[in-house]
Amino acid sequence: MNSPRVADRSKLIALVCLLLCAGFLATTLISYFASRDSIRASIIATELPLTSDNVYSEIQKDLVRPVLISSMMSRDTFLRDWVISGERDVGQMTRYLKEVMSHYGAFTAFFVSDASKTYYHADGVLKQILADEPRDAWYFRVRDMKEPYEINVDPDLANRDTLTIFINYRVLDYRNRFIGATGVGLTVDAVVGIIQDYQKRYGRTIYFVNGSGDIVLAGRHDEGGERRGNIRDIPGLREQADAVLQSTGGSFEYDSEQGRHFLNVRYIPELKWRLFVVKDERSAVSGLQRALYMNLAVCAGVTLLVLLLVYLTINRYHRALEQMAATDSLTGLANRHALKLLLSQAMRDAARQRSPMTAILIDIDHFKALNDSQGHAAGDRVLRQLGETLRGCLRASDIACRWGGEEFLVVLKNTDLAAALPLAETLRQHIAEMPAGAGEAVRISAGVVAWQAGDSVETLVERADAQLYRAKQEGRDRVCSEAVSLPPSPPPLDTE
Ligand SMILES: Nc1nc2c(ncn2[C@@H]2O[C@H](COP(=O)(O)OP(=O)(O)OP(=O)(O)O)[C@@H](O)[C@H]2O)c(=O)[nH]1
Repeated sequence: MNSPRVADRSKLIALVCLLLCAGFLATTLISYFASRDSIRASIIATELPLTSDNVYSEIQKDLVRPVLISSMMSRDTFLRDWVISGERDVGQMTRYLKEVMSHYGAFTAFFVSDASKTYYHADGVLKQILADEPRDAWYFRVRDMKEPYEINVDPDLANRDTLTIFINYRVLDYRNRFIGATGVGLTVDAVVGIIQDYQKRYGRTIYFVNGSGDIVLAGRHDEGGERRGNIRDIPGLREQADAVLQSTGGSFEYDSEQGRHFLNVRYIPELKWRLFVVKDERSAVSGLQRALYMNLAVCAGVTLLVLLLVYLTINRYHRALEQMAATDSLTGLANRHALKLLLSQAMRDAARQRSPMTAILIDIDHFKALNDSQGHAAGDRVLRQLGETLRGCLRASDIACRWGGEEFLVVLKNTDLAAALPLAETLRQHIAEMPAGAGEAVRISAGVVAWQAGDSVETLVERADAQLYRAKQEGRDRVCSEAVSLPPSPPPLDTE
């Protein structure tokens, strides 16, 4: 089981970790979502409308101009006069159509007469229009329609069936009777190229949708194919299709498996189509997401570093505190509390190993007098010197502690009484040699006892104290043990 201190330390580290992670996560996510919202707002309010404006102005040039040319052709007096006067000179009509083509850069120019059902184009007569020919259905549709023109995407027979956008204008005589259809054509390839160019330039998906929601013109997908079909088939958009097709312009959002899409719609009255400009949120925020992952990685790194520093700092202070709690600050020896723990352990080891152990309780003689005559600071100095002397005379395995006041307890492991007594005597002599100041030698009395099985810390110290008391009684400056009492060995070491 973990000690309470280890549990406290783990709790503290977990708390720091939690606070750091929560703080970092909160700030990183708040800034990510704020940036994402501002990107979204900028896509909806600025980017897509701007793209739509740009595309629209180019469309004016590329698609609307042909509508105007066709409109002009339908009102052309030469063309109407030529039809009304019986379509006599085919060369005049072909010259006219050729002139329109070359002057305005159209892909094709045509006129179909209602009277003769002849299809004229720039190179001459192409064919006769037949009511039961499916490819001619467009003509009869135009003849019967109410609007002045339509835009139709069809293969062009005059140009090896190249897919072409035709602007089919109704031609009326001066009394508003239908006399034929005229207009120009653009290759779809050219228009798709234009869209492709827009897509590449603006990084968006662009396509045109007619009133029924059919995608009439589009660039290529990222996957390579052309976008086709109806907007009701686009996942996420189908639910809003009616609203989109009724609007003359506006912003829409829809979600699909690929994420969120922002759509700007603009109605182009000349074409009767709607321009769709779509931007995927995923592509817009991919840079932001990379930054988010980088931020999270940096935060994780900083968190780990801070936790490591906290762990090392706690450990250092913990060790220092433990040291302070176990050490006597004046002498640097173990204190009474630490001695009890160390001695208990030593007793268990001695009992298990059946090895001898002895304890020496040391007390400075007439220390009060020394304090009184030389001052408390001198007394402290003597206590410190005594501590150093003990450390110098003992083995690393022995235990020395300041038992209290001017009393010291020494525990000698693997040492019986016979070996301990001479050592105690040596200690007494070394202590007497310490420079105590004012020429006075420091004298000590000591009680030495052997540890006996069944001794507790208290009984062992009590027995040592009894011997110490005996040494004091017998005249101090001596070592007494339960078995023998050693008088100070002559000659005394003080230089008096
Ligand atoms: N300078 C100093 N004196 C201390 C310290 N701890 C205890 N003392 C003093 O040590 C003295 C011990 O005096 P006593 O118990 O009368 O013993 P003693 O004068 O040595 O007499 P005997 O032990 O009978 O030889 C007291 O005056 C305490 O104030 C300490 O940390 N520093």
